[in-house]
Amino acid sequence: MMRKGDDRFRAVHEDEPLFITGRRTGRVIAYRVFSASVFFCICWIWLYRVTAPVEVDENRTGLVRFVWLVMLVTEIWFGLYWIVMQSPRWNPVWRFTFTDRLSRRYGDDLPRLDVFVCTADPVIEPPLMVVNTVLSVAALDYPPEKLAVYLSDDGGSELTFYALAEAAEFAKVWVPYCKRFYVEPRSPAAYLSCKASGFDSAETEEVARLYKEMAARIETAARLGRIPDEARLKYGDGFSQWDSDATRRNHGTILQILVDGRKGNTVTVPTLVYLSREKRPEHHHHFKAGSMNALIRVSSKITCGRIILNLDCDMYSNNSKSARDALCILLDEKEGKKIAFVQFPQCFENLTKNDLYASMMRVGYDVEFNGLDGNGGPLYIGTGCFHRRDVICGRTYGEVEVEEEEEESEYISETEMIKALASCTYEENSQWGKEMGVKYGCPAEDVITGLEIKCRGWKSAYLNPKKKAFVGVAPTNLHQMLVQQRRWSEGNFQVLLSEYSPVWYGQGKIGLGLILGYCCYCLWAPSSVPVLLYSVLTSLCLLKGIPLFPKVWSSWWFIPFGYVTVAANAYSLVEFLWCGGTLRGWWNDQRMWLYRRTSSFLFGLIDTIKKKLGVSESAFVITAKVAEEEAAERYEKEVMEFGVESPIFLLLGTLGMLNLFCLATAIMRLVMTSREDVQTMGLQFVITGVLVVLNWPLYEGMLLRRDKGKMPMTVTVNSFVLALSACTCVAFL
Ligand SMILES: O=c1ccn([C@@H]2O[C@H](COP(=O)(O)OP(=O)(O)O[C@H]3O[C@H](CO)[C@@H](O)[C@H](O)[C@H]3O)[C@@H](O)[C@H]2O)c(=O)[nH]1
Ligand SMILES: [Mn+2]
Repeated sequence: MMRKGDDRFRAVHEDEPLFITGRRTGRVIAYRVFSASVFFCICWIWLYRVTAPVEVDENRTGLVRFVWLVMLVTEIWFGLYWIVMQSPRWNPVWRFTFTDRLSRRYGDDLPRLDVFVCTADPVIEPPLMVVNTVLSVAALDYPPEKLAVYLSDDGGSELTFYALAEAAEFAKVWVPYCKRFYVEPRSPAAYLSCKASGFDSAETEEVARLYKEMAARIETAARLGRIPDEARLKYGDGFSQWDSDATRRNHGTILQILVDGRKGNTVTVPTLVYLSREKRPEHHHHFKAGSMNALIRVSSKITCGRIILNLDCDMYSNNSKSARDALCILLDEKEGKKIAFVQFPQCFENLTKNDLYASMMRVGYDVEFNGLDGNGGPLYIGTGCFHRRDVICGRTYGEVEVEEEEEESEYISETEMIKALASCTYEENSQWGKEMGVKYGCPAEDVITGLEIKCRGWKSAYLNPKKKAFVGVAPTNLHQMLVQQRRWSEGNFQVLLSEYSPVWYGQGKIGLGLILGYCCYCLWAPSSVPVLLYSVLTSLCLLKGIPLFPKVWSSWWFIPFGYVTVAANAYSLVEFLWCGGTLRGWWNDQRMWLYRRTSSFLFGLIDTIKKKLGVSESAFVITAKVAEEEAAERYEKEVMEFGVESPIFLLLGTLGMLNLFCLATAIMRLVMTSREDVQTMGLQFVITGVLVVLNWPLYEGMLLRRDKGKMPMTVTVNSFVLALSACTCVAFL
């Protein structure tokens, strides 16, 4: 085994980098030319809005002038936002790692790695799924004595603890089995489900049997809501930490080291720790950020890994080499020194072929994140991210790293002492949540934390290997998806308004490219307003017969509108297909683009304003990771799921109906009266028409479907009434 201290060996490979950074110059230049042409036309459109009203003024009332002004403002917004969106396309980079060099240089002498898995609710995050995640990382291709897996349970659930205890037993078989047979992926559920047709060896059969038994025990316990008595006896010192009156919002710290892999290198299973930090109703727990900080402190007294990997409970490791990939970057002697964290994309295993809800964010992860990387590094997105412990705890770039202490006695502290670190009062009058650890007070705690790290001089790196590093569960129904997006848009907008705002605080600390890169996401919430105005105004003016755009074909002014519409959409389609998407997938993506902007982002904006005014507190609505059977079937068939009564749906439904009424009226007028309309109203027909076609699944859900996933009757009726009254008002205005 090669040791770091083996100088003879190091000399040979010293200057071989552990990773390289690639660029695609040709493509980038072509893109820049293209984007300059679009920009030219955008300016042309602005010019039209400013100058054209003068020549066509005669029969315009004050109201039309006002509409025209709104169109000008929204088009200026779209243009500026488009410019912001260019930053992640201007300078993309790709990272390639050399894990073989890493192994040659360091052998098994790798830094300690602590993996933090967060869970919060045993019902919507089933314990069996959580332990599969834990097992998949426990079996990472990493020396077990250097690896530790911590499960933070914000649900404070005995079931989750029981599942983890069972998993700790099973790990003794699973981890050696994975390493011996080079199993991939190392989540037992995922691995065994692709082996379902037949097992290739007696060992596999045995492991499969043990897994099935364990899974059955955990699922039975979850179903009955009861822990078997023998387990209570066996893991007595764990269960005894639950007081009889403990609830998920009111309980003491529960800490149990289920496997202690710290002692020497004879271990086969890494350290496994269960932590449920103290929660009391009178103390704010700061959601995931709070649990991350508790984990940072608790782990510092147990294994104190120099590197921390953060995972959501559904994101299992799909590639056992990912930790080594990340280390190629973090341990690289030259370029790696500047890098604070390595982010992998958030990938999903439960997507349908055409990705109905656009959960994959294909273009985001295959284009934009590479672009951000070229400008200083991707955002920290809360999962699949390798951090340096001291950096997340506040080290500024340039300060010397305190050497890892290998002293055994340092780690072995009293459990009771460690538990105090996870108490509610520990953080009082401290810098935790501010200068130290993950930041509090923002629903996008991850984004703001990553940003602040960068403002301390660090860069980050993005790794997106072919073989997905971590895969999780995407929301399988529209409402959950829109609620998740609402939290994200709210969180990202709050980042912009926070004291760490990329625009104000980031000024001079991070480059302009990265500031703009952050703005792409931070401006989600406010971008809802112009999209909403634009779509509603074009439709309503179509209804009233007020032209808002130049005549099709017969005017010079039409050129920029035509070009921007065609070029922007064609490019977005091509980009989507490049990233491996399908045509329908792109179409679904466009629909979700619209829905997110006209509902989630608007609510995100309202939530932010309310919070700023002090009217409400932000919440963290946890995304469910399981669906009931019928709904799951519909999801498989890519049938859009409505089903719940919600203001989000009321808004979408009203807008959808409004577009439909406007288009129908305009077509009727066209058929009955002059043909001239086609030219003057051409673009409005196109825009409203596209909105109607995009909305097709919505109309189906409101009017045609009978299954449980259709739009609830009350929402349909209310949307209908609202849209009809709006149209009538406007028609008689
Ligand atoms: O009070 C809480 C709430 C949530 N979680 C955990 O946080 C993770 C993310 O929650 P989820 O409901 O799955 O949210 P997503 O929208 O999928 O999460 C993304 O967005 C969040 C910020 O909005 C980040 O925290 C996540 O890491 C990121 O994956 C899950 O493992 C939860 O168990 C907690 O530990 N405590
Ligand atoms: Mn999630």
